[in-house]
Amino acid sequence: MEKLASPHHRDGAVIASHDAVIDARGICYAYGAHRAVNSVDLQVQRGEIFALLGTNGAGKTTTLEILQGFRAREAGELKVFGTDPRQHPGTVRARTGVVLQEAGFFGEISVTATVKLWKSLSSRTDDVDRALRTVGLDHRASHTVTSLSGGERRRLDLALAIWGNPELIILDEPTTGLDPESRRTLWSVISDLRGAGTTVVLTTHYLEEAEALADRVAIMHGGEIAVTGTLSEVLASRPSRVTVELDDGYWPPAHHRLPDGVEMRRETQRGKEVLVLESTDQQLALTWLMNAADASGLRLGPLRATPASLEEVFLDISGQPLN
Ligand SMILES: Nc1ncnc2c1ncn2[C@@H]1O[C@H](COP(=O)(O)OP(=O)(O)OP(=O)(O)O)[C@@H](O)[C@H]1O
Repeated sequence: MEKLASPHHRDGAVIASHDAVIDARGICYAYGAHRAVNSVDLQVQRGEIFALLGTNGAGKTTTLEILQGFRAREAGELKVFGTDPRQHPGTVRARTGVVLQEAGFFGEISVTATVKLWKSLSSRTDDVDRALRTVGLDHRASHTVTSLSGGERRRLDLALAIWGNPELIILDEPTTGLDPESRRTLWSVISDLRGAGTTVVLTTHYLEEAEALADRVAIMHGGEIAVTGTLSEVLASRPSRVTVELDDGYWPPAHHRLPDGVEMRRETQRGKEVLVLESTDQQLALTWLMNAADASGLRLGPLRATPASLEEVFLDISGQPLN
């Protein structure tokens, strides 16, 4: 069997493989003078969950609209299932299910009637009961849409998006505004989709959503993709931290010169003085620390090595917290 090329470089840059469902290069879009999407590259591989993270106005929705062919890009190359969605919109839409930020339902008809209405409009075929079961809404089938909770309405959105088992599902903020329990229910539906081989692209304001679901993430800021890769690749793009408790507050003496690329500071954490080393090269920081302690005849106290959190990466890029 042919072995597929890995979609990733070690530095997180993506090599497009022949299994890319979405391959966007240098996508640009402006609303008048406002450049909302600036030279965006995005490759999404078949069967993965890809999360696009960003603060309000980062350009996520505009990017999704371009990917679906709803909005004409001003520059760049785009292939979805190997075709340009602007030139062959029908081909792409037949294979794609979409959940928009705000779905417009008729409130006074039942859940089943809503899905049946969708059935009559869709080019794909499916079974109403299956669609409702998949999203865990079968027990609400006879209820009106207005009687559903926010989480149940999002599940109804999802039931329409998964209608006919599309290969690609695009979800614009599928869980915004939901309580933690409803969010978790939707996460489990979304991860089941991946289990069935569906490719999922979603936008989110919730870091924990990206952490819980995504195989790969991209952080968007000011219309650009600031960083992309697997979660560990993205976290490795920022310094990790080694923290060690110190009995001797004067250690290390000045002659233990720090290597380039390692930063050191002292902090008081829970009443204890600690030394904090930060570096993208954790091994370099640890080796220096061990050697310096050995040379001083010092036994180090409790030590902790932690990668940057997604929140820190995000803050570093955007200068503001995500939510
Ligand atoms: N129809 C429009 N006309 C003018 N400007 C727009 C329009 N739609 C979006 N914008 C602007 O373009 C930028 C990107 O918007 P977009 O909706 O793509 O961001 P987003 O990351 O999806 O934000 P959010 O998380 O709030 O949905 C924002 O500055 C927004 O104000």
